[in-house]
Amino acid sequence: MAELSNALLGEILHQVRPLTRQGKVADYIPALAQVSPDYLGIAVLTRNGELFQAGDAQVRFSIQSISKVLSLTLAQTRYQEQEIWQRVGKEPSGQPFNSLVQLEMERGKPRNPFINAGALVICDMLETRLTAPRQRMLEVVRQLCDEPTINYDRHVARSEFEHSARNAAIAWLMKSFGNFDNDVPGVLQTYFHYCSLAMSCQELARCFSYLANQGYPLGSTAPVLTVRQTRQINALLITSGMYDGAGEFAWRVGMPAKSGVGGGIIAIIPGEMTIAVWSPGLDASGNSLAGTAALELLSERLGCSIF
Ligand SMILES: NC(=O)CC[C@H](N)C(=O)O
Repeated sequence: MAELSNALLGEILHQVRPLTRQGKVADYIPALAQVSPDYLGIAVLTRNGELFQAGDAQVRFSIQSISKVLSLTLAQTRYQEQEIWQRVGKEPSGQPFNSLVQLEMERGKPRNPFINAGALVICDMLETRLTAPRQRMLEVVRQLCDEPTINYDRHVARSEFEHSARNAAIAWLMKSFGNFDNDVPGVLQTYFHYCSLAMSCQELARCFSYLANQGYPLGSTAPVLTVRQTRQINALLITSGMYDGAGEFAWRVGMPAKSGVGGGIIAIIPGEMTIAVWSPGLDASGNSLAGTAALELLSERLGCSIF
């Protein structure tokens, strides 16, 4: 087995670099379409606080759906378990992240909190219980990363709102089934702001350390989640974090993980480390193509698949 080091991460990036041009950069909004497919970065934070990195690990990018883990975390701190899971399911969808098909057949209850429909319900719940959900999220993320400069990319958020037909359709469909309480455009704005959070691999690896440490952010004595809630999130990440690519990802990489169409992936090895990778080119499921390959190599070299 290899030892974790900056050199090992550099070697892995070197191996996957030819794949960066095989993926397709998200182009549903101009702000993302303009990002160069040549970015490639990785950061690993161990439970002892050691940070390893290679490539563009310090360049900020749009975290997109990785934010769905943060909104669920925030909801878990404000709602009882059954209040959440009566409105959103725990099953993989096997469908693209922005699909409407199942939602109609399943009477407006999204399959899980990591597809768009599920995240929109979670944002609706946050809108109900938080006075300033956008400000609150910023505070949480800044604190988790110990980095006060993290912010929303207003350009991305605005662009998302201008191209919001599909997410609006999802939200209105849920409203028609009685599974959406607040004003649709307002909740969409919150959801798009969360998607627009700009963070680097290094910041993401730190941000999600609580998922590798039983709810405790690295170096903190105050847990953000209970052990039980942390286990639940990691279980959902394995089954649903990579959308309709979740099975293939578990097979190849074997870690709870969440992707975003900005090309980022955050992966957790409970009790050991968090890993963040970034390469903007996506595969057919909307997951980073070279990023997945890098995680697969790392998993093999360290022998750290959880299976
Ligand atoms: N998979 C993703 O990252 C999707 C997020 C994107 N902003 C959307 O709402 O469709």
